[in-house]
Amino acid sequence: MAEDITDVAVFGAGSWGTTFAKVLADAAAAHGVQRSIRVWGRNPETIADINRRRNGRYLGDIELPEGISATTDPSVALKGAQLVVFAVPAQSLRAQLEQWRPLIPSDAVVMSLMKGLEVGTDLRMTQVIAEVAGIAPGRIAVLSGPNLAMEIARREPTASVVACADEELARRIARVCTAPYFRPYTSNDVVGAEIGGIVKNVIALCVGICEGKGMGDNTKASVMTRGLAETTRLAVALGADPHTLAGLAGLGDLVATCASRLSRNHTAGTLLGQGFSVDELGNHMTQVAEGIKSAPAVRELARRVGVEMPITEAVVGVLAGRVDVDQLESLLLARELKSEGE
Ligand SMILES: NC(=O)C1=CN([C@@H]2O[C@H](COP(=O)(O)OP(=O)(O)OC[C@H]3O[C@@H](n4cnc5c(N)ncnc54)[C@H](O)[C@@H]3O)[C@@H](O)[C@H]2O)C=CC1
Ligand SMILES: O=C(CO)COP(=O)(O)O
Repeated sequence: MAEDITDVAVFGAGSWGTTFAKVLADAAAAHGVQRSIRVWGRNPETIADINRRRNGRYLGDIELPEGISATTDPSVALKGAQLVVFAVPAQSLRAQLEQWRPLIPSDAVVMSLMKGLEVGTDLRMTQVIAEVAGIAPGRIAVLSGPNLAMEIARREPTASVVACADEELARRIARVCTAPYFRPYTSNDVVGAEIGGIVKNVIALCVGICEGKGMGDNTKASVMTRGLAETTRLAVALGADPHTLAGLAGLGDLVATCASRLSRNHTAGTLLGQGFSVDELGNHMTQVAEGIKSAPAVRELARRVGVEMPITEAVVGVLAGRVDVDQLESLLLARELKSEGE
């Protein structure tokens, strides 16, 4: 089927927004179609750099393909856009979107690349988009999976999931971002795809803490597996299909994030495990680690729907300074014995 989306706006000129713009441009070149991809960012230096086909701050010396332009003006990015992609830090989306809302073409479809839960409302990013921009859920998709930006920017093979309540729209978007190294599957399970991406950041913080404390692979595998169990419990309680959590947007992303030194959440956890405080993290890393802000919101959401999430509870305790990283082990192991399936 011929591609019908030829005009795309990408909001967020950080590592993932820029890399996804590159995926879209590489996909267009591979399919032999013309596509205009306009990246919006707030930092004029980064925007000028992208217009010189680099994003040195986030992607080092990787060259960007033709077909991508960048602007600090949201009206320029949005004019004529058929697909609008959001890749800004989760906690900044609402305020930004309130400004962008009147400029979004009424027939555009939108997609979130973000993996965070809004503090204060416990809303997923697609819910924030629906609420603030007044867009129907059938026009809002989410992309999630084991998608470390730097590896994708280097064109290393990756799979992902485009989820939308209207799976035909998910298929349309998946065609647009299918590049020789990027294979998106489709799903109609938006809740499962988003919860998988949000909670794996919290679990990666815990795995990082274990690593920072010098613990080995048994410990990390145990945290990952039980982390997936609590992620699945929450997702199912919110209406997700458990199979989604066993797939790319659940297990796949959890493995990538918990194993990779490229992950900011894993890195933040490792620093905490080494004894640095939350306030000190900013001295060591500048990029967003969504799990730090989202963890308390995940805990609130879980409590509200009556789901037990002991790893998330423990991570929230560490982040709030109530639990010392040295107490984490006994906290998690001293829980009442129960069946693995519970
Ligand atoms: N980097 C990755 O490998 C992946 C990231 N994601 C998700 O994508 C989202 C964006 O992450 P990254 O691009 O990695 O972050 P980043 O830290 O690389 O870049 C964030 C961008 O947002 C801008 N920004 C910061 N505060 C802002 C604000 N208040 N308003 C508007 N823009 C602001 C920054 O200037 C920067 O351009 C996050 O939700 C993250 O979880 C998802 C998959 C992969
Ligand atoms: O979501 C990601 C990989 O899929 C990126 O993880 P970090 O945000 O921890 O770097």
